Amino acid sequence: MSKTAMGASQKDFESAVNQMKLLKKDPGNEVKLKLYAHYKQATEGPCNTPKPAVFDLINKAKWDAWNALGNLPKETARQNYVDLVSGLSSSSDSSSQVKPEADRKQAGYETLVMTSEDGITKIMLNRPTKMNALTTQMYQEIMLALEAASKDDSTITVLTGNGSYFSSGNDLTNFVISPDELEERARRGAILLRDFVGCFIDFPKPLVAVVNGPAVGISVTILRLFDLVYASDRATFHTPFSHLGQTPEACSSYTFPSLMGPAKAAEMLIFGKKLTAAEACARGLVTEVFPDSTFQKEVWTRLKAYSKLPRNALRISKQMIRNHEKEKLHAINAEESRILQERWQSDECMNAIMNFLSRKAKL
Ligand SMILES: CCCC/C=C/CC(=O)SCCNC(=O)CCNC(=O)[C@H](O)C(C)(C)COP(=O)(O)OP(=O)(O)OC[C@H]1O[C@@H](n2cnc3c(N)ncnc32)[C@H](O)[C@@H]1OP(=O)(O)O
Repeated sequence: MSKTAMGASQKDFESAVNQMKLLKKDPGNEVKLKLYAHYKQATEGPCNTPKPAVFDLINKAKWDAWNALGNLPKETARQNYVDLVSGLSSSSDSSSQVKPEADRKQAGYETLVMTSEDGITKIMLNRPTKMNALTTQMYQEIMLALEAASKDDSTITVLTGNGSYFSSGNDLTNFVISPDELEERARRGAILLRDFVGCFIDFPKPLVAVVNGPAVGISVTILRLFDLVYASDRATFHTPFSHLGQTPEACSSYTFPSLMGPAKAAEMLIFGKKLTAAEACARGLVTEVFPDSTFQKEVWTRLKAYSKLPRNALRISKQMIRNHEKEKLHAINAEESRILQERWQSDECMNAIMNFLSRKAKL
């Protein structure tokens, strides 16, 4: 849809509204909120309704998005809406042709960049403007990427982040849902979490985390399931579960106490103490810390040398180290996921998410 000097016409706008109804792929909560806000602004002007109650999560998120547009002129909102829909339609057109499964696994990642060279498969989290917060789609794509990496001919698999963060953990907008959806979404979330963590427990090759910046939540707890964790000295390690009304995941309720002792684990997992990279290294969670200025160069030089070692020997040694605990880890993972399913439906958790979304709380 082309722009005119006057912006989108009413006809362009109406046609975009109709196009939205035909969209086959769910564009995700973030985009839906933006569309809603611009639609309301284009049709009614600045937000003019009372702020919904704090527990009315979905209407509160919609209201916030509309209210955030302030006095944006109706014409600009109309144009923005048309542009947003046009972007969505073209991306869904190109993905509507069914591609062979193998192709999709190689090239079809929307939230990751996956590359393979010098015997190393690199999976890079790629939502730098959102600090690589993990959406449902991202968990699913990481599982697909791990599955592909486990079968390719690389020796080592690396997970890292694009931009300033390794990852800010679970994307809290995953929780922007209406109260009547809560139970079902919590159930599905628990299955997703169990399957996601299960992929790391079972991953058959050496797995390396290149922690390029701060890590929060599940992007910290999952690290104990990696074989090497290299961190920039800019990285921090933060597990603010209690602040969020939540509980530990990724087997950390077992792996952290066994790694650093129950007292140090409690400081992180119960009280949410944020560690520096040096502290995380002293507690055994990180293998080695590098100065940020030389981090990428030093780490990749090291990994390229390791990737030339005999592939099968590396894989078998990894499995020998990990196999003792596998069954136990799967049982712990299932139990942690079950407990979180309950937590996600609690008022404590709801309030914490609302506080973040309304920008009252930041870690
Ligand atoms: C189904 C499996 C479930 C597994 C469960 C796992 C549990 C966890 O992982 S708990 C950890 C959850 N994470 C958080 O609580 C972090 C929340 N984020 C923050 O506190 C801050 O954003 C930050 C300290 C990470 C960074 O602060 P900074 O001031 O540098 O940047 P911001 O302006 O806040 O962020 C930029 C941009 O990114 C969005 N964003 C960042 N993190 C998240 C997140 N976890 N969920 C959703 N969105 C996030 C932030 O809203 C900003 O977006 P806008 O530019 O659109 O405002």
